[in-house]
Formats: sequence, C-alpha cells, structure tokens
Amino acid sequence: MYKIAVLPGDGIGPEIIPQAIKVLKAITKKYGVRFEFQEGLVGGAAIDAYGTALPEETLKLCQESQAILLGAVGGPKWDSLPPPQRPETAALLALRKGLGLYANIRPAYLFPALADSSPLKKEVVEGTDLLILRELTGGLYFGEKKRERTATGEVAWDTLIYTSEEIERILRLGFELARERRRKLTSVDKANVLITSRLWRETAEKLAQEYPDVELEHMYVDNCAMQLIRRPRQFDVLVMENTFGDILSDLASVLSGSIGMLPSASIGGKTALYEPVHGSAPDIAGQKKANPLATILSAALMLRISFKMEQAARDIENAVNRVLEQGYRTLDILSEGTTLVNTEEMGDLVRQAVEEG
Ligand SMILES: NC(=O)c1ccc[n+]([C@@H]2O[C@H](COP(=O)([O-])OP(=O)(O)OC[C@H]3O[C@@H](n4cnc5c(N)ncnc54)[C@H](O)[C@@H]3O)[C@@H](O)[C@H]2O)c1
Ligand SMILES: CC(C)[C@H](C(=O)O)[C@@H](O)C(=O)O
Ligand SMILES: [Mg+2]
Repeated sequence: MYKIAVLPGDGIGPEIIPQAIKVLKAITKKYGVRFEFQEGLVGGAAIDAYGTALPEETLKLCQESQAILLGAVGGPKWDSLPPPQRPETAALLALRKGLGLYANIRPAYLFPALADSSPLKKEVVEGTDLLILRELTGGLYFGEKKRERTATGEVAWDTLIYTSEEIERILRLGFELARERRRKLTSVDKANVLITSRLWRETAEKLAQEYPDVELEHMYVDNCAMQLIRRPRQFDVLVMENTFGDILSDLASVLSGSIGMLPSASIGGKTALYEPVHGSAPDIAGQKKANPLATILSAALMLRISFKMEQAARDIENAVNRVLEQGYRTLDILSEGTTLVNTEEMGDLVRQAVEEG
C-alpha cells in the first residue's frame, strides 16, 4: 500500500486533482494495489484557513507519504502579501527545498493527435520528445536576496549561487536520464556571461568522461530558447539552472500543444512531488475549462518513478493517447473537427480508457 499526499491548492487545482485521483483509482482496481489518499491544505487555501501557506499538518503529511500530488498554488488574492508569505514561496519553494527535491523532470512530448493544436507549424512540432531537467533547490531562486533603502531610492538583489556538488548531482542525473533515452545531453548555460555557468560547463566536461556513450553538447540559454521552437527534434535531455528551467519549460509546453499537457516530477529526497508544470490559472478557474491531462500525466510519472509501476504508467499514457485520438479536447487544445469536453468529462474519458485498455 502506498500513501499519497494530495494537495489540490488554488485556482484550477481543486478541479484538476480529482481527475488524476479518478485515474489512479482505476489503476488500483486493475493492478490490485492500494493507494491511501490523504488531502492537505496548501497555498492560498491554507492561508485562508490557517494563516500560513504550508501548515505544520500538511508538511507532516508530505513527509510521511511516499509521494505527493499537487495541483497548483497562488493567485491574485494573495499577490499583495510580503514575498516570504506568498503561496509560491512559503508553500511550493519551501516544500521543494524542505524535502530535498533538487531535480525537476519535465518531459515535453507531442501526442501525435495534437499536431494541429500547437500554434507552431505541424512540421516543426511533430516528433517532439524531449525532457527538461531543471535544478530545483539552488540557483537564482535560493541565493541571498534583499531589498534596502538607499540615499536616493532603493536597491534590490537576487544571487545566483551554486556549489560544484549541486551542479554535479543534477548533471549526473542528466547523463543517467540521457542514457535511458536517446543518449544526447544538452547542457544549457550562459557561460559567456555568468561565472556560475562556467563552473557548470567545466563540471559537465569533467563528468562527460564517465559517460562516453552519451553525446554532450553545450548551448547558451538564449540560443536554446530559439532552437526549441525552431527545431525541437534536435533535443533529447536538456539540463539547466533553476530559473532557466522554469522559463524554458513553459516555452517547451507550446511544442506539446498546450501548457495543460506538461507533467512534472520533483525528486531527490525521501519522497517525491508530482505536479503539472502550469499554475493555478486564475483566468479560467471555476469554469470547468482546465485541461487535467498534465496532472493525470504527472500521476503516471508517480507510478513510474516512485512506485516502479511502469506498465501502469504506460496504461495511463496510452489511455490519454486514445482519448486524444478519438478527438476529445479541452478548450486549450481544441482544433477543427474535434469534440470539446470539460475538465471532468476529460477525466472520465481517461479513467474509462484505462479501465478498458
Ligand atoms: N506549480 C505551481 O503551483 C505554479 C506554477 C506556475 C504558476 N503558479 C501561480 O499560478 C498563478 C497564475 O500564474 P500564470 O497565470 O502566470 O500561469 P498559469 O500557468 O497559471 O497560466 C498561464 C496561462 O495558461 C493557461 N493554463 C494554465 N494551465 C492550464 C490548464 N491546465 N488548462 C488550460 N489552460 C491552462 C491559463 O489559463 C493562463 O492563460 C500565479 O499565482 C503563479 O504564481 C503556480
Ligand atoms: C509558482 C512558481 C514558484 C513555480 C516556479 O517558479 O518554480 C512555477 O512557475 C513552476 O514552474 O513550478
Ligand atoms: Mg513555472
């Protein structure tokens, strides 16, 4: 039996999470495993109830669970709070850091049926199958930050800082992941300007000696942004600093049709966190428009990575593929000749496809 902490969070979080739970329940029946789902409050929802974005109770629940499934946190209601109290910092970044989840795996794959859903040309996005590996507990996000008055105004700074150990462990995982895929690793940096990037690049070169079977290339982050939408098929695994990974993964989501399609896994600690790459989407919250597939695919990653249930993970991915092949779409991926469904209907369709598959 596996204990799963379920943290719906804010905005569309409470709409998409139940869809993934449905699908996981179908898996329990099919494979005779048991999942114990325990819900916790996080983010703005927790601020409203307890005055803090990550209540002690929720943290304890996460620490005691084998895996965590999170919707999203944040929204306009809490945007004016001082930065350390905001849902993003006090809940999400605190969870990632506190649980030691230094590696964020964000696969961007185009389901063939969605070739017409991307605003990019079909010829460009077809065949996209890449994986962004984002360093998650260091870099610009976690260096010293401060804001102070000066004689004439104010000054503020954020610091990008990395130890060679932090760089090495994320790069090593990059090489390992590339080994399981098409054996190409693109190390993304800004070594023409940043000194942390030079340490990053040298560390990559050194590690490459241990992985002669993996092709290592270095690419500047600005060029990488351009290459990703110009010729995405050139990429297999890309590894990068925290902020670079945040930005490039949203960009890569366009290759998969929509940000509503991109799952993620954050690993490296005793437990692991699974969440869609997108946020709480306040602009569509409460309207049944949200695409739950990123969350459902995150649940598949949970089965694969945390529970070593490869076949069950594939069952979910195949079920998503079949539902898309049958022409069902949420609004964000709707194209000519396809059938519009809402969040819940999409969840039901995938659950049914898992049961029948
Ligand atoms: N992991 C997280 O919890 C997380 C991630 C990113 C942003 N956020 C927070 O979410 C809030 C909104 O941020 P944002 O608007 O910049 O980013 P967002 O990802 O929430 O939304 C960006 C755009 O994508 C659309 N979108 C996102 N997810 C979708 C889905 N599943 N289906 C269909 N459309 C979807 C939204 O409607 C919006 O137009 C902010 O408070 C931000 O800090 C949280
Ligand atoms: C909400 C925010 C703190 C978060 C990040 O920047 O890491 C989000 O954008 C993400 O990509 O998971
Ligand atoms: Mg982001």
